[in-house]
Amino acid sequence: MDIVEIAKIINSIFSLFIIFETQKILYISDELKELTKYNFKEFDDLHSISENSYFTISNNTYYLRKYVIDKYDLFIFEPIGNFTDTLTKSICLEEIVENLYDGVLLSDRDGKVVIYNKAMEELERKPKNKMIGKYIWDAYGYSDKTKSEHMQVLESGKPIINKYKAHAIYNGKPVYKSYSTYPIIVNNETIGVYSISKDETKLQNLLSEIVELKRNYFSEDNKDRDFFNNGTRFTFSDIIGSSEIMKNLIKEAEALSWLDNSILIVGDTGTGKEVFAQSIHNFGKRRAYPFIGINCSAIPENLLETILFGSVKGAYTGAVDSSGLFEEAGEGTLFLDELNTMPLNMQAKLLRALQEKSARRVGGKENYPLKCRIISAMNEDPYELIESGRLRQDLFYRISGYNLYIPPLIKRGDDIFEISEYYIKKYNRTMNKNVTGIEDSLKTIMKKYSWPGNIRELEHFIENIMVRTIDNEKNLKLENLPDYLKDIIFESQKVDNNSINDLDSLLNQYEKKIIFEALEKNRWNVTKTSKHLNITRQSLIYRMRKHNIKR
Ligand SMILES: Nc1ncnc2c1ncn2[C@@H]1O[C@H](COP(=O)(O)OP(=O)(O)OP(=O)(O)O)[C@@H](O)[C@H]1O
Repeated sequence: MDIVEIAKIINSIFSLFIIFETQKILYISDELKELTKYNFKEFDDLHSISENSYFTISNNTYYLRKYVIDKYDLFIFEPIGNFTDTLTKSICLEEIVENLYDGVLLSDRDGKVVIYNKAMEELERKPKNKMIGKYIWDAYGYSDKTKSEHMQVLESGKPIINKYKAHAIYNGKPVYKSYSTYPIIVNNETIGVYSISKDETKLQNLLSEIVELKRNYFSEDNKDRDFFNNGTRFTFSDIIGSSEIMKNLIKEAEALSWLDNSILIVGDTGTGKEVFAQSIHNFGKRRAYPFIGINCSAIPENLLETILFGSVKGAYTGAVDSSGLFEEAGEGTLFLDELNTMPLNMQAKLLRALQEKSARRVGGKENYPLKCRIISAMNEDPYELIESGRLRQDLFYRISGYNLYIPPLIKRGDDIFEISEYYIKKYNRTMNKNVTGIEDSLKTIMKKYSWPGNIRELEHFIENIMVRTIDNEKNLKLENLPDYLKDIIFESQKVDNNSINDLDSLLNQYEKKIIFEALEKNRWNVTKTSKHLNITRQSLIYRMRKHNIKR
């Protein structure tokens, strides 16, 4: 077969190709001739190309494959779409990177941030303009640039794969991410470093919930275990705080421990609602039975019913015979955390079970009796929830035999430093440090900050400064606060002065004053005062607790 015959065969598969014989054009496909408008000078550079690469003909770039067959050089041109010039392509790539679900951060060989995409902004709660162009160690508040993983990868040329950390706080709760950091190596030189981060917060919350549930699952024969083996970690003696408000609250909770009524604990996120629920369980007569806690907000809506009530094999695709948490709790306590997030139809099912004191597994035919005590918790005002239609009033009455209101950290005076001391000791042990106190300027800031995430946020705060505190430093210092925490704290203190927050606190003061005056007028008779104010008795008691109003 001569080369023309071969060319014809090639032509049945590829339309753009050229064959050289020792640098002389031997054959050009008709389409390639058309494309170059018979200007074969365009191919002069082809001889110098030794392997596959890109090649531009009449302003369009093609992917060029080179094959050497005996004395012939065959070049096949593959069109690669119409975004062929590098500029258009890089614009497209930037657009793609910007819209990825994963966070992308690219720094150049000097350690300056070049790309910080939208997903990254959302994940780290930092605006792009505070990152781009900054040195990465400054952007993340490292005093020493070698602490930045990007710099470590730049230095070593080796990727750091699958790291995991909690790195910010949003609404008082930590945000978790997993990330990997890779070098970009061109001609044996690292010219940049990029990392890809995934938001793992939802998954982490779900996992913690599963771990917690697993921990709480018990076999039948452990009724006489000691109470620390009942799914709890806390007793009243673990609750730190000598403020009057906390001492009274603990006394009140201790008294409730011995009763059988359901309890509703209300308080902001991280105030210690679960700590109280466990302590109540351990102080009362049910302590030999399990304490089962479930966070209603972490469980997907369609799983909640099966998790609470159990399921029977065949009830739905994939259903297995499984007991629900009501059964697992037995004669112990079922703690329903963040009940305010429970969907209304599920609230109706829960109410029915509580009214009938019995429940049925999903797909089951028989009811089983409910013997456990219910302690629920909410981080929103139940009366507002009822008003806005997010909490069924009848369910509220069922679960709130007693109400406990846990005050936010800012209302507990110097408890904040007592609790800080506890966490300093804890992290001294785990980080092998020797911190004994907190410097005054930091204390002032801590006292002024509103702590929306309460104790949980305080722990995260102490941990973050401790990480940055050098080994022989005795005091926690303001300068060791990571930038993102500085931002959050200083921003919030700015906001504290703005009118919206002022309005909130004014309304609160006003409410307190009206209630106090009404109580005085009605000689502190709660029933009469509630009628006078046209609210329910329970609503009045709740508000008296919230504002710490006492005779
Ligand atoms: N008074 C306290 N003394 C010591 N540690 C506390 C105290 N209150 C809370 N904690 C700690 O704070 C963390 C958060 O507490 P907990 O989970 O009980 O809060 P919560 O109000 O139930 O939060 P959420 O509404 O987010 O579920 C716990 O890890 C606990 O160790």
